[in-house]
Amino acid sequence: MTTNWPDLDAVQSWDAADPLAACRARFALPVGTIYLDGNSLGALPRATAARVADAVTRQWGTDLIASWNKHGWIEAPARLGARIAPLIGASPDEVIVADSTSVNLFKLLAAACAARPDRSTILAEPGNFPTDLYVANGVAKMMPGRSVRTVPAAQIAAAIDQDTAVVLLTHVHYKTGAMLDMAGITAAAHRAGALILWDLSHSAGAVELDLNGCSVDLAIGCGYKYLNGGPGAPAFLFVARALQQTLSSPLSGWMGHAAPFDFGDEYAPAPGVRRFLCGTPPILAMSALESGLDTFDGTTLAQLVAKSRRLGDLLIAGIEARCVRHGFTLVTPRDPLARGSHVSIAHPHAWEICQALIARGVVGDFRAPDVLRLGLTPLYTSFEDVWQAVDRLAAVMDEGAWRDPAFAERAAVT
Ligand SMILES: Cc1ncc(COP(=O)(O)O)c(C=O)c1O
Ligand SMILES: Nc1c(O)cccc1C(=O)C[C@H](N)C(=O)O
Repeated sequence: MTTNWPDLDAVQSWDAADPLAACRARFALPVGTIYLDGNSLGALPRATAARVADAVTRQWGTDLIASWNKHGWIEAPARLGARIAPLIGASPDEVIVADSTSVNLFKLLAAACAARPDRSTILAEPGNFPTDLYVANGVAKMMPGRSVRTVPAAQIAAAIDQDTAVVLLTHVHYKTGAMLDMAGITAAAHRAGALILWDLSHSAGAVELDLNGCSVDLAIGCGYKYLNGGPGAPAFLFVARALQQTLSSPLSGWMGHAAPFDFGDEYAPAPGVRRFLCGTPPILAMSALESGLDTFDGTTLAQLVAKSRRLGDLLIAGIEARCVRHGFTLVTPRDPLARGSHVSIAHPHAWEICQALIARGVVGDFRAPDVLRLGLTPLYTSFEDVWQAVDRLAAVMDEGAWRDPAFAERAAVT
């Protein structure tokens, strides 16, 4: 073993001293599974089943329609948004929970393009998570004279010019785990008079974020990854206070109206971020997301960030000490300030290796064509989880276990 790879005793002592260690008990993690996929679907919080059951049985079942007021259903989008705000460096009145990430992207991107009528380009990164590029192209198609231009992330700041309406970027890349310089790129966009929209799907709840400190205009993100809201959880969106009165939602539904219960024929947008609501909030899904947000109670963003970085350091050290000789290359930047909370490694047989690892109780995921991703959720991933995952990955490789033909079969959802 190299000196970079600690003994199991040492990492167990790190867990014992971890200020977030107690948070793990807030999750119903399956016994015998090391779950390293919270960057795709966060684990189930123990309290969620009862929370959703209460929303169904007592609130919906007994209090029926009175629940909109009595149980604060109507306030859920703003209430949950306010709870996400401290995790992303925003004010409570700048964040709202609604719709899906893709739909929120559509709303904010179309609004931002409309606010820069004399500029034609949406500037984006090639290889971004597909929905971002698909939605950007959809918005461009709807708005005459607009187009999407893709430029590699490293060149994006230099590519922003007087024709750039909006810069659309994902803060932590879904495949590589690379984290972009939010402050620097945002400043470059603003110097050229462009707006910026950040996708925080792989950031919120696990990495350092200071939207207002970076003067970010717009952001969106998922509720089902590090926020633990459950499959298909409602997503969030952020609109900087200074822009809230000037942007309009292209999906001008009644929930974004200034006075929805006046039932007037004329649309008048709500004064703040609420104008980006569209229809009736999905209360059962919101109750699960609220339970997911409860798992952050008593923690600080600084604690989450510090642990995420240490988990990543340990995982990278383990891969380099024990697995690299089997042909893996590290895809994710080694610098903790340049990566998010998952670590990706490439191997020509990444699919089979991922399946062999799952068979040994370590759940990561595969991203085509050759990437094995291992997600680190500071609330429930332990240092021992990472140590054991590396140990099992090394065993899968040392024994050639991934060569079993059973592991070659591809699933529909990866
Ligand atoms: C960067 C990014 N944006 C958006 C999404 C998803 O959008 P939606 O929740 O609308 O499917 C994901 C993952 O699914 C993602 O990784
Ligand atoms: N949203 C997902 C789904 O419905 C099925 C499978 C995976 C997902 C994901 O979230 C993928 C994820 N954003 C990724 O980074 O790959």
